[in-house]
This record gives sequence, structure tokens and C-alpha cells, in this order.
Amino acid sequence: MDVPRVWIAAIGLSTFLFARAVYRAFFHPLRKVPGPKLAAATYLYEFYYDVILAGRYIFHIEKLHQKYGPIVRISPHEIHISDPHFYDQIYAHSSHRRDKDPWVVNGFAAPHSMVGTVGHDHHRFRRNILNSFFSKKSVLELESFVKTKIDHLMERFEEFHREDKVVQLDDAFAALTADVITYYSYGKDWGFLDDKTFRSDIRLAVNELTTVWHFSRFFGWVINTILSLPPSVMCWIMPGKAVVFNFQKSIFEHSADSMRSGTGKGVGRNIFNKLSDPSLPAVERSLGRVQQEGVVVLMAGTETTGRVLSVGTFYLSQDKEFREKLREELRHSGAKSWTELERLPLLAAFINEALRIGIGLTARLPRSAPTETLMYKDIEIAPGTSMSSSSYIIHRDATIFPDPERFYPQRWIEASERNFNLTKYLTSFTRGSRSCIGINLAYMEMYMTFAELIRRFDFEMYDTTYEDVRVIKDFAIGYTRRGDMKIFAKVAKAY
Ligand code: HEM
Repeated sequence: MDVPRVWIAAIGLSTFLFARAVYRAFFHPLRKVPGPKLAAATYLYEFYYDVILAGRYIFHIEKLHQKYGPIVRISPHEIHISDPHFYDQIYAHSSHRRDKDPWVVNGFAAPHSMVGTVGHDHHRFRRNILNSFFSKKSVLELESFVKTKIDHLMERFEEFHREDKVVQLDDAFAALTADVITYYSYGKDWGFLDDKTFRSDIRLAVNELTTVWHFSRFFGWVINTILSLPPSVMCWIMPGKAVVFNFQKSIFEHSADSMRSGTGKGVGRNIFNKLSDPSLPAVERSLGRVQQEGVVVLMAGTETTGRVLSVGTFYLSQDKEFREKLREELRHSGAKSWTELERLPLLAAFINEALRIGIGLTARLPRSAPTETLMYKDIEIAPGTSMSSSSYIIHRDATIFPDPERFYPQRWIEASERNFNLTKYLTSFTRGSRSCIGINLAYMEMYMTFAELIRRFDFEMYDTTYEDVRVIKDFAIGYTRRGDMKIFAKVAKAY
């Protein structure tokens, strides 16, 4: 008797799955959006490319656009639009409500942080707590500290040069950005730049998070279960988190000390003070939320900027002529501060190109308009539809950036000579209400670090070629054939 029941259940389930797939492909509100029917019918399509083949869907999406045009349905509930002119409708200003995709935010493994917040209003509330903390005015106040840290990195490069040792540039830059963001957020830096090999606990946590990025998107409940376990168990399962939690514990102890003494260094500049402000509703200043927001800021502030600095330095080492021109521009101008450096056309062009190729995040970062029906040409996009437009694809669009694989900073100069606003197509930070809150800090770090680096050093790549910076996997950040990006170099003095 039991056997037939099992069969009935199996047939029932198969019929349900089949009917659902048919509905999704042929009767769903997105049925008219072009794309493979299999991708419309089942999540297994995306699962195959991103989980089984490990971070390859973005490259396949690029091919789907060549076949189906600028709008493609890439999963039962998500469309990808590769049309920069539609970008600001997806990544819209805060006057238009934009939610995040609950599937995708699972990848951040930080549901209580602003980056992991799904709803528009809730996100606005959380973002407002930190907006002034990351304003241009606030960032400018820390310029001299950032300069001290950059000088420290330059001293370390001198050391590598003197001892004729190979430096791992990605670790070196991540140590710089980690020291900056810890000081910026907590009033104290943790001295990653002093470490012999630039080991950074924050970077370790980023690597751990990104390797499970796609798995977490599909199996959010696994990650949320792990997050709800006691810290000791969680740390056993995710050792990278353990490192970051221990590190964060030291941050909290430091914050508590500062607050107790009332005179401690960093009391004024402390993200912890903002996030645990007694005027906030209790649920918004719970320890779990404060911890998650704190960790997200540290991770987001470390890896992305570090990566653009690394990729930019790689390409700088490949073009002596351009390097000399940049050096001449810097020498001639005498510019030192961020505001002065920003006005240098060649340096600005170089940084734009480093951002274009280095990107920062390769992840699709979908948004949905919960109450608006959008139109893409004659295709209706129903409210609640997940829409993404990947920077990886826009930045490689040959109609905007001819010969897109080529690192060619002059394209930005040539465009401005034609009065063409090419920066409109630079989307590394996304745009709109949920764009990067750390954009000012990132620019300050990039301008000041590159300026000092170009003035003082040349780098000769060591066991690192173009293939080692070329992104072949998307794990929210770009992975190369070595896995996480690793760039080795020998340091030479420029004078
Ligand atoms: C070149 C450097 C950087 C790039 C390319 C970059 C890129 C991005 C992108 C694309 C997002 C949107 C994420 C999403 O849609 O889910 C984002 C958000 C964010 N970034 Fe950055 N970022 C950079 C530097 C920084 C820095 C230095 C900080 C430090 C404060 C930072 C902190 C954040 C935070 C906290 C968010 C979440 C904002 C929100 O949800 O409202 N980022 N970043």
C-alpha cells in the first residue's frame, strides 16, 4: 500500500513542478521578455552556471544579450537589461522606491545591515543613520590621516625595494584600505600595514564570504541558520568569520573604553556611537545589527578600493610612456591634496579606467520597483520584477568603450574633448538610492595613493601577467585563474 502512495506523491510533485515551469515560461507576466525558455521556467538554469560551473552566469548573460538583444529574462523572476540608457531607471534616485532582491541579499550574509535590507523605506532609515558619517565633508576631515597611512605604505614599498623582495600588491593595498576604514569607522587603526606580509583579517573574511556567495543566494536558509548559531559553533563552521568576530570584539572593547572614558581617541569618529544611538528604536541598535553593519562597512571599505588600486598598478606597470606622462603631470602641477589631484585630467582618466576595468563588484545587483510599472521600449516590467544591469557588462560594451579589453585611459580624455560625458557609463558604484555610501572615501584613497605611488615607484610584475588580472569567475568580486586576485611585483624607485 505504501508504494503506490510514494508514487502518487512523486507524480503529484512532478506534475506541480511541470505545471509551474509551464506557467513561468508561458503565462507569467514576464513571458514576453526574450530569453531562453529554460531560464524562464526553472532556477536550475542559473544554478548550473553560477553554482555548478562556479560564477559563470555573468559571461553567459553577455552571450545571451548578443542573441536576444538588450533585455533578457535570465531567471523566472529576474530580467537583465544591458542598455546604459535605462540604467538610471533601475538604479533610481530615492524619490523612486527600489527594493532589493531577497535572494541576492542572502549572499551578503548580513540581513540586518543596510546592504542586506530588502525594503526601500527600511533601507532609507538605516542609510540615514550613516549618511553624514560618509559625506564628502566628513571624508575631507580625515585627509591628513589617510596621507599618513599612504606614507606608511610607501615606506613599506621602500623596504621591499631595499631588500629586493617580491611584494604581493593586492595584500599591500588591502592593508592600506583596511587600516583606513578601521580608523575611519572606529577611531583606531589595527596596524595591518605593519604586518610583515600585510595579513588582514578583514580580507580573510571577504574571501570566505565571496567563495560561498552563489551558494548563499540559493540556500539563504543555510546561511541564516549558521548565523543564528552560537558564535563558537558559527566560528567553527566559518573560520574566516571567527577571525573577523574576534577582531570586531577588539573593536567593540575599544569603542566601549572610548565611550566610558569620554576622552578616548576616536570618540567623535565612531560608527558604533552612530549605530547604537539611544534615540534609535531598540531593534535598530541591537548588538546583532550593530555587529553586522560594522562588519559590512569594514569589508566593503577594504576589498573594493584595494582591488582597483591593484588592477590600476598592474596596468601602470605595463605602459612606461603613459606612466611618464602621469609623472610629468603630477610634477608640473605640484598637486597634493585630494581636491587638487581631482583636477588633473590624466590622473582622473587613469582612475576612471582603473575603475572601469577593475570594477570592484562583479555581482549582478538587482533592484525592483515595488509599486511602479516600468516600460523598456514596448515591454512592460511588472511591479516587483527583479531588474539588474551589470557593471561588468556595461564596462565592456564596445559601442561605448571601443576595444573594451584594452586599458586605455586616453579614451576619457578623447571623450571629454568631444564633449561626450563618458563618466555617465562608469557604474562601479552603481547609482541611486542604494549606491555605494563609501564613494567619497574610495575616491580620496585612490587619488592620493596613485599620486604618491606614481611619483615615487615603478613596479615590475613578478609571476603576474594579464591572465592573472583577467576576471574569469564572478563571486560577487571577480576571480581570476588563480582564484582570488593575486598580483606580485618587484619595486623599483622612479628617481
Ligand atoms: C572602488 C571602491 C568601491 C566600489 C567599486 C564600491 C562599490 C559598491 C557597490 C556597487 C555598492 C552597491 C551594492 C549593492 O547594490 O548591493 C556598494 C555599496 C556599499 N559600499 Fe561600496 N564600493 C567601494 C568602496 C567602498 C568604501 C571605501 C566603503 C567604506 C565605507 C564602502 C561601503 C559601502 C557600503 C556600506 C555599501 C552599502 C550601501 C547601501 O546599501 O546603501 N564602499 N559599494
